[in-house]
Amino acid sequence: MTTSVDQYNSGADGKKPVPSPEEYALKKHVDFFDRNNDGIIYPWETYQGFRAIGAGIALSAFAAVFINAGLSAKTRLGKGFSISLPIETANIKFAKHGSDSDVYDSEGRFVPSKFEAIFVKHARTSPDFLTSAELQELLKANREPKDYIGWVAAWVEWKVLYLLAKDRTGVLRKEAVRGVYDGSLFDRLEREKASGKKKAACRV
Ligand code: HEM
Ligand SMILES: [Ca+2]
Repeated sequence: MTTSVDQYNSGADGKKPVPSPEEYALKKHVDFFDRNNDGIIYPWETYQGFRAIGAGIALSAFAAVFINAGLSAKTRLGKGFSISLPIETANIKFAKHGSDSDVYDSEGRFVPSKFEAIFVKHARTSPDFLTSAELQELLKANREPKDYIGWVAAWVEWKVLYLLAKDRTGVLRKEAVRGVYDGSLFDRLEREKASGKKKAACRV
């Protein structure tokens, strides 16, 4: 009898593959922005996703251009540049950059020990959150020499996260950071914004 990996990785009906929570963490991170669930994120979807979680018009427009222009070709595997800047979510692992926290491995899976390491190393005020200054230290510590693109990408990711997800006391809570890695934070922020709980997360 032959057994395939697919057999072990099947759902109750024996057909649908069931990804483990860790397996496609990076895909989940970006799926929120695929507003019509067709596997492709166009700039207008990045814009709408940012608006939905409380970002202002300027930041959302900047993100739509910066993210889609930066990542589109990397996810199109040999198809090259397209003027409509589509990001193919199935290939999002190819959009990884350097100078990050390594919490996503090369396959886009969530690595719990690297996540914990962020807080062991940098959460000095309290193990439950990062202050703005501690975040700055994390960014500096993650920098690989001369990886300027990675420095900018990581800076934007973490600063935008801080801007949108800091709590009332101005700190970035561990659970918020955990939620960014599987995208659940984005769903929460969208719900909060829709219910009027969170008014202006950011005016930019
Ligand atoms: C408000 C929206 C977003 C925030 C706050 C955010 C924040 C982050 C953070 C904090 C990381 C982890 C970096 C690290 O581990 O050091 C990350 C990783 C990543 N994000 Fe986002 N992100 C957002 C939207 C997006 C969008 C729209 C895309 C693409 C469609 C995207 C693509 C990625 C990729 C590819 C990585 C992996 C980087 C790597 O491991 O090298 N993100 N993001
Ligand atoms: Ca889409």
